[in-house]
Amino acid sequence: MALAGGVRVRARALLRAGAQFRGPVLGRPEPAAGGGDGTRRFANLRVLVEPDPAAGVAVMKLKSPPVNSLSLEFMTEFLISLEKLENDKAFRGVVITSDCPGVFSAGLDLTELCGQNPAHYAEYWKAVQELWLRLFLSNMVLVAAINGVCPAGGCLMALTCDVRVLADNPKFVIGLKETQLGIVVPFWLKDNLVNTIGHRASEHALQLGLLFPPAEALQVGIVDQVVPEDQLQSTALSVMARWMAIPDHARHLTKAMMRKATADSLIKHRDADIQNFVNFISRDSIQKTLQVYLQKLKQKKG
Ligand SMILES: CCCCCCC/C=C/C(=O)SCCNC(=O)CCNC(=O)[C@H](O)C(C)(C)COP(=O)(O)OP(=O)(O)OC[C@H]1O[C@@H](n2cnc3c(N)ncnc32)[C@H](O)[C@@H]1OP(=O)(O)O
Repeated sequence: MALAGGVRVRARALLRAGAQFRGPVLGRPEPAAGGGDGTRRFANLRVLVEPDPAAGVAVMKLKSPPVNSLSLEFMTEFLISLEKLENDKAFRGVVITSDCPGVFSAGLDLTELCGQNPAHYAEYWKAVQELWLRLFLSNMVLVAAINGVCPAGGCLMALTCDVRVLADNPKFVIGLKETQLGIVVPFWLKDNLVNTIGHRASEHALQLGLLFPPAEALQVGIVDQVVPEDQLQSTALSVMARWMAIPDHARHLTKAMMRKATADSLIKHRDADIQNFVNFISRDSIQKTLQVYLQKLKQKKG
């Protein structure tokens, strides 16, 4: 699946503006490059990709400090990196993790949702849809190595993965807390959660806006494994090795079959979903709630 029009235009604009790829572009054979360590490490500004072509695996590290919030720039750069890996036959699996200590991703970038105009909200939501669709329908095996707090849009990214491994730290909560902010998750994210933890558990999790600490996250099934923090990366790679042992074609056709109906329900109603988001987020009451919340976050330190 190619990047959707708006996101592609933005991706091109970003590239023209000089998103910095250190090392070769994947898919074009070039000599080994990177930090002199013989790897084909490359990065744009907000995503660091550490490829291991011999294993067929790349590690994507989210590095948009302070909290990896899903700004338009971040999502665009993430999608560019993902597409490069997707188009390179050398890569069959991706581990997604964070380079920001203690935070996997803080979710949607609240500054993108406050005080902007409807055209901006529409562009933003289209990028969120695209991020979810591209991850959810990826042919590659995706393993989330969750090494920090993972609320809302952070959880959205993790839920698209085939496997979620969470580091065992009581601060590393995961879940869809949207109702706590007075917002409603989109139907396709609700479906993604229901597919993962079942209907009844989703009803509770979504209505209460629950954020699960590790033991509860494992119990409800929103993550597949909880491991000591220092074993997260090695566990994610050994989980990956197990999935990579399955013939690729059969595995990804099976994945596509399992996920098609959920993805199609968004693909068929994409424009209506954007319009619904724009109407909702533009309401005065929602704007006020989000602004107060953002202010509270900013005042926390003071
Ligand atoms: C139909 C419409 C509905 C659609 C819904 C779709 C589903 C998704 C929804 C969302 O994702 S909404 C966003 C939900 N996310 C949150 O509520 C998380 C908010 N952040 C936090 O709780 C904390 O920041 C943290 C992630 C636990 C990290 O805490 P820490 O103490 O390490 O950092 P802070 O000092 O709190 O933050 C640093 C810095 O970052 C800013 N910031 C934090 N989160 C966001 C964010 N989501 N968007 C934008 N900016 C964020 C925070 O204000 C601080 O800024 P400065 O003070 O440094 O300027």
